[in-house]
Amino acid sequence: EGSGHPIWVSQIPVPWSPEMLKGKRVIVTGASTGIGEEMAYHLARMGSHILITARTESKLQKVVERCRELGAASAQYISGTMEDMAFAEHVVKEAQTSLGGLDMLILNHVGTSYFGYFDGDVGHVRKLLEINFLSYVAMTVSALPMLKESEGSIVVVSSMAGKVGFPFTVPYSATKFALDGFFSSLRQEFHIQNINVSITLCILGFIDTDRALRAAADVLLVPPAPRAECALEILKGGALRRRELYYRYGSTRLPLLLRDCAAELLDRLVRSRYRLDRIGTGQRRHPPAPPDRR
Ligand SMILES: NC(=O)C1=CN([C@@H]2O[C@H](COP(=O)(O)OP(=O)(O)OC[C@H]3O[C@@H](n4cnc5c(N)ncnc54)[C@H](OP(=O)(O)O)[C@@H]3O)[C@@H](O)[C@H]2O)C=CC1
Ligand SMILES: C[C@H](CCC(=O)O)[C@H]1CC[C@H]2[C@@H]3C(=O)C[C@@H]4C[C@H](O)CC[C@]4(C)[C@H]3CC[C@]12C
Repeated sequence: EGSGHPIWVSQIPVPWSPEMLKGKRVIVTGASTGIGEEMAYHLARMGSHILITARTESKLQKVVERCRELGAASAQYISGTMEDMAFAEHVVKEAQTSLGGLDMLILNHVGTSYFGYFDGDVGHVRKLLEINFLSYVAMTVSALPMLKESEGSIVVVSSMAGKVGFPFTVPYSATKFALDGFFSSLRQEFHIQNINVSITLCILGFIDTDRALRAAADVLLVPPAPRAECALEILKGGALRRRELYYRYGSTRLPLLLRDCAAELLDRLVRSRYRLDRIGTGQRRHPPAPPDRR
């Protein structure tokens, strides 16, 4: 499932082309920064209609302006929090109202968490499940009629930490594992019911977004991969209707091959990626934590 490989549709290989996303109506969540922001810029260069969302209006405004400069067919934003399921549904309805439908739903946002030993805060796990998981479910349910109509795609941005137990991201990992369970199961039902909506689960390693670097750069022994390239690979994976996308393939897919035959070896390999002496008991928030983390 590496990038640039052709896929086969009815025995005909389909290679990637940016034209695939030209004129398509796409929602990108969590697009005020990081990988989501980069996906918005790629989509703009490809000539898509883009609807982006996150909480910070001032950043969304700037991203939308840049998307227009880069050639987006149209670009707009809605600001709000994915803690609120009504907001999640509202974003999807906006696609119906202003774009007349939807071709691709890219679920990418993640709420603030911490990088450190699990602190036992059950309320935080619940809140993160709402933001990172339930809002993805709510948006999918709302978008499904439009996606069935367009025979479109759902792209779910997940992590190695949603496939394997990584330390120091316990609440976050729980939300990412939940995404795999929900969307892999839903994909099966789509097949059984002949629903032609693709679901691409994206398994990412360490990426050089501000958030990730701030949280973990000094603790991890692996170099981060570039976010713009990562964003493009996610879009390719979605456009090619891949089942799963691994970025970067060598450091994400290959370790997972050990999971079923040598789980303890994989666990040890994972732990060896961390400078454990730098963790301590203090907690590092991914972005600077807002005062209301609980
Ligand atoms: N970077 C990495 O190393 C890795 C990242 N990933 C995944 O990639 C995706 C993007 O990560 P990355 O780009 O690093 O993250 P960023 O922190 O850069 O972006 C997160 C986005 O989510 C938005 N967001 C945060 N909280 C909320 C909320 N309550 N409601 C709505 N939007 C919210 C943020 O904007 P705002 O604050 O304005 O709301 C921002 O736009 C995530 O799904 C992450 O799990 C996976 C593996 C590794
Ligand atoms: C180091 C891991 C990859 C191993 C490898 O490439 O060999 C990373 C896999 C998952 C990453 C974490 C993640 O998904 C959640 C966080 C995302 C945040 O934005 C901050 C950093 C993360 C803790 C991130 C850290 C690297 C990984 C564990």
